[in-house]
Amino acid sequence: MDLKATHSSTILTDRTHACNSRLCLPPIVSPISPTASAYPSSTLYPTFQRRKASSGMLNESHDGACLDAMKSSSPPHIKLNKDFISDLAICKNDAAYDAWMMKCPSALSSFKQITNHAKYKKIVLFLDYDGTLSHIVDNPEHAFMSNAMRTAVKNVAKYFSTAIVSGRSCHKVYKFVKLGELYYAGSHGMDIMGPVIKNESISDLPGCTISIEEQGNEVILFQPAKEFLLMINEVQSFLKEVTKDIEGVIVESNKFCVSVHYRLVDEKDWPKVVHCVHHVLKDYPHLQVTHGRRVLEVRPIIDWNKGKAVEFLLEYLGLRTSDDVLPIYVGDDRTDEDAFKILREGKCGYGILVTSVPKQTNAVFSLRDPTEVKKFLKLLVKWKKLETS
Ligand SMILES: O=P(O)(O)OC[C@H]1O[C@H](O[C@H]2O[C@H](CO)[C@@H](O)[C@H](O)[C@H]2O)[C@H](O)[C@@H](O)[C@@H]1O
Repeated sequence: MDLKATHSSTILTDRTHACNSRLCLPPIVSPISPTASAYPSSTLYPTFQRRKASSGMLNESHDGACLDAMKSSSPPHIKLNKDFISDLAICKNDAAYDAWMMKCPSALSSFKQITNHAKYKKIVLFLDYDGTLSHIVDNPEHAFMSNAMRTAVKNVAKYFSTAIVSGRSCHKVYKFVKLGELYYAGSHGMDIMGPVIKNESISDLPGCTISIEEQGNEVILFQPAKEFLLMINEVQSFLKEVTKDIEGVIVESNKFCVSVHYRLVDEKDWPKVVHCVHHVLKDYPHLQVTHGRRVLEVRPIIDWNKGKAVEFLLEYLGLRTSDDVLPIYVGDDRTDEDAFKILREGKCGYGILVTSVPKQTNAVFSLRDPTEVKKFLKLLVKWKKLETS
């Protein structure tokens, strides 16, 4: 990876506020390895997550609950066939979206409000990848980002500290984004890497190390689920094996998580997918399943998620306790809700949900699709240029 502390380093080194609060790391469910106890528990994050059913209890009712979640998160596709869709259906959808937008207005039409609030503040941008910077496609390997989007992200990172926060592994998402000046929080925040802030001591951040990446540049590395790596690799092999006869299943490795995609699986076979995943996981009480967009994500049960990754990066940048910082998080997925929630509850920033259908969310604003995300990023640059000219 070519993670250089280039453009953004001027901003990143501009630390006006010291970190007052110490960063708290995720307590592990139980000591499964000698290194687990290296992570201190904290009063800020006192609880760890537990799998809903206890170990060995992943039975049929569990399969059913999981299936219901899959169905409810996968509204039937509206085929773009003029003969098929009635104008009435379109109007109905638009009306529902318009009504929802009253609660979660467009970040484009509310741009003035956002920038009024951002005046004299440092914006820190957190961008999800799939469905936010790239359109959702059938094959996860083909979720390329357009050059225009890459330019928009590159430009915005010249003015604001910018991080990509993704369910994909850090390495994989970097291969799509290809911008060395950004921070990357892969594996749902469990695989953090980015430019080293010069003069910055990382000794206040337990578990954070400096490493040399492929191109020979120094990077910070924070991997709170490191001790799960072997387990995750093992589970991935089992998942591949047990699902190999289900047409359409893609098992994708994301370093500290495994994604089991069912986008291309016939709906009648979804119960088989669920059953296979639960069958494998019954022997792994330290792993859990979460739901994404037509994907089941297998990940360690630790108190760490995209929201925690946002807090970690703000702390690393020396901005966590600042009053003059405005974090903005743009994402489309259920896993992004953890970050939206942190910002909403802390009243310290804005979550922007990317969606073209009404959804329950902790985000404050919305954008319809990656095209609107690009517009928003361009507007931010334009505004910042005017503000500083
Ligand atoms: O946090 P994200 O960056 O949004 O990553 C979440 C998952 O995204 C990818 O899957 C999703 O996008 C695919 C490509 O468009 C699509 O085929 C799939 O159905 C979606 O779920 C990625 O492949 C997963 O590994 C990520 O966890």
